[in-house]
Amino acid sequence: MSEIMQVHIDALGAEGHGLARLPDGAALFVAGALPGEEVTVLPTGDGRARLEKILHPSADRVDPPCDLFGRCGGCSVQYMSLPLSLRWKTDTVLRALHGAGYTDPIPVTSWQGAPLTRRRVDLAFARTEQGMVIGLHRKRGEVVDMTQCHVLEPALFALLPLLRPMLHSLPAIRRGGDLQINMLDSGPDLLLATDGPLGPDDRRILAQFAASQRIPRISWRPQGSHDIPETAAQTGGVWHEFSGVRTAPPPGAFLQPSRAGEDAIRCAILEALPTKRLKGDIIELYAGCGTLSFALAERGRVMAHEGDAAAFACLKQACGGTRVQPFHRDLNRQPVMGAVLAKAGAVVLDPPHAGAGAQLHQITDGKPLNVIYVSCNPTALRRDATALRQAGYRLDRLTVIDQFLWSTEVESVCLFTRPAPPRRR
Ligand SMILES: C[S@@+](CC[C@H](N)C(=O)[O-])C[C@H]1O[C@@H](n2cnc3c(N)ncnc32)[C@H](O)[C@@H]1O
Repeated sequence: MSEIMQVHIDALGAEGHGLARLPDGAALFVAGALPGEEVTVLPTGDGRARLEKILHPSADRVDPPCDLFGRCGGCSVQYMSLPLSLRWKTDTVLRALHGAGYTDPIPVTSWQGAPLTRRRVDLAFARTEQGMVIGLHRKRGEVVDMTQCHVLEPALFALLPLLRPMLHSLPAIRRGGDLQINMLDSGPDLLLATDGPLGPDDRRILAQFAASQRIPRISWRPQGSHDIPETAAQTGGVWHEFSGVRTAPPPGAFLQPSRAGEDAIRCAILEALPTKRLKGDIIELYAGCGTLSFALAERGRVMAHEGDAAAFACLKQACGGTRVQPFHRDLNRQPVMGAVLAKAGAVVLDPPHAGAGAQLHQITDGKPLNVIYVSCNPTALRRDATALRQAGYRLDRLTVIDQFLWSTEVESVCLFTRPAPPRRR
């Protein structure tokens, strides 16, 4: 049977858990502990231990600002100072790149967002005897009512007290459902999913709510379905600008979580692009609704590829009169081929969490001179960066972006370059 023991915390692991080294060299992960701390723990097996007591706290330990911390299913490291959080996330990305074989020092820039700036959220709601509760999706299913939040934009959070009674009055909700909210330039865009069918009374209630709260659109689909949502209420146009270009995002569109984070990613990409005139087009992969495409178009012609039909339709509609040419393409099944990529001035890719898969093989085949890789997953980055290094790419610069405050999520923008082949005489 395990006994309580005293350990020193040396570092943080990828999940934000404190890492202690036992006398035999084995690693012990302690949730809630910070580097430099002396703590007592109870080992629970699998190399993990429960934090019992903090004997000497770190200077980077802070009081979690939110009363719901540890319960709502959101923030996991609010006891960690924000400067430490940024150092830890930067180290996590650097470790992934070291693991890929990039061990030489490179210029690293780190950027961190501010609290109260998150403009999109995916919520769950549940009918209870006390009324409707709205909160985050939790692993065990129950919903903790989000009575405060230090992450969401105040205008988004202010919708919750209005939504509770409205949702409670909807006959379409038996036990619960899901609600995605995107704060677009045109106002909040709501995508509702309920566990019962939407009837005329529901539509009337939603229309009244949209009109009274100036919500341009509320869309609906059955809970658990991936069908194209139908419009349940519409009071005005739905639009959002990317780099001054007006787009019409579909319900539940992918958006970077904060405006400032989106700008930081855009700036990091533009800074990574060669300052000299590009010799070929910019090939953009995983373009979404055009978040980055129109900024890239300031530097050249952009061939923007996106696999999701609704996002592609949004991108296509916005491209008129710009230097962006959109392509609808599933890049796993039908990657852009190496021979095409070889002629690109730069390839910019922002793949989903799993990484670039089959598309990456074509990049390493085609060997374009400049590859700018936007990653939201250090594990996938490590794998894809390994393939790039093996194909002869150098890692020139890195920007680490922390826009998911107090969570383990981290994004990064890497510039990989390949020496130009010698000119033939
Ligand atoms: C991380 S998002 C980035 C979107 C955009 N660059 C942005 O910043 O808003 C990844 C994008 O890849 C698209 N995607 C996912 N799998 C894909 C695939 N197999 N082929 C093409 N696009 C895909 C998603 O629809 C999504 O728009």
